[in-house]
Amino acid sequence: MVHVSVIGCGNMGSALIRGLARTGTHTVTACDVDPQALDSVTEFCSNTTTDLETAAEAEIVFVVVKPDITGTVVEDLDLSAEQTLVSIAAGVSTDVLEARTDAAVVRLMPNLAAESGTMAGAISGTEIGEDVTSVLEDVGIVVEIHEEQMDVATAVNGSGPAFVFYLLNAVKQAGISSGLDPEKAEILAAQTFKGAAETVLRDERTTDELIDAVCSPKGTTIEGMNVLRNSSVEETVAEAVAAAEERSSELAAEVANE
Ligand SMILES: NC(=O)C1=CN([C@@H]2O[C@H](COP(=O)(O)OP(=O)(O)OC[C@H]3O[C@@H](n4cnc5c(N)ncnc54)[C@H](OP(=O)(O)O)[C@@H]3O)[C@@H](O)[C@H]2O)C=CC1
Ligand SMILES: O=C(O)[C@@H]1CCC=N1
Repeated sequence: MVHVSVIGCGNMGSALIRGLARTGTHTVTACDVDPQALDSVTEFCSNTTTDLETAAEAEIVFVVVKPDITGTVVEDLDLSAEQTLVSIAAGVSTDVLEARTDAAVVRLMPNLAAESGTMAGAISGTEIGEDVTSVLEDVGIVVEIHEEQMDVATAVNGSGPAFVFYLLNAVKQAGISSGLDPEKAEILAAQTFKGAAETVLRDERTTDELIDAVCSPKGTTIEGMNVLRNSSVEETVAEAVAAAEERSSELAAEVANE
């Protein structure tokens, strides 16, 4: 059992808290300046507080506030070398964090799926303890990357769920336009994305081989694939990822210049 605190219980912090609650194996202190944010997570954690000093008592301290205030919060926490600080802020570098804390610093780019235990998380740091990895694996899958790759990870798996929600909705709306009931269209589209993602994670075939497996000779899928392959969808998706990556590096520059 590890004592974890989560500072900032908004969209991402609350997803993390709810995800950790599913395992029931950790002591989780939730901290936020907003009592309403704390009310929404009370049933999923061991205790709630508005006091940073109380949150600073945990072995692993997750800072899940906006990038522009992350540095100040980290400084105010005054953690010791025996503790681990996990920063989730897009664009806030390890250098900026290490200058403000004695704790071991780990950067994490999580995503909202932590809530259901299916997060894709990217971590970087020089001292990533087994306790940190184990807590993160309780809410999903984590891969270690170099810090220079954090901006692109922010785009791929941090912002990624929004891109997938958008694409999923496009499939759902197309189904509705052709007569499916909205609720049923949502179930069919969402379960299809979920199943396809599970297949990619579990199957050794490449995505091209999997596409071929769906395309029956002279069947339906190849007609749709021809439309996609003759479109600019692939370039547009790449542009969306690049725009998010670019913004992450801009945030890094803004925070470093503060
Ligand atoms: N949303 C996402 O999917 C993801 C977000 N992130 C990162 O997570 C961080 C938080 O994002 P998100 O959850 O979306 O933001 P939110 O605004 O939803 O949540 C931030 C929370 O922190 C609170 N807060 C502000 N100042 C303090 C403080 N000094 N002490 C304690 N709590 C405080 C805010 O209260 P108030 O509103 O009153 O200011 C708010 O409840 C960002 O750095 C972002 O880059 C990373 C990956 C995914
Ligand atoms: O949009 C953002 O800035 C945050 C970081 C990744 C996902 N949400």
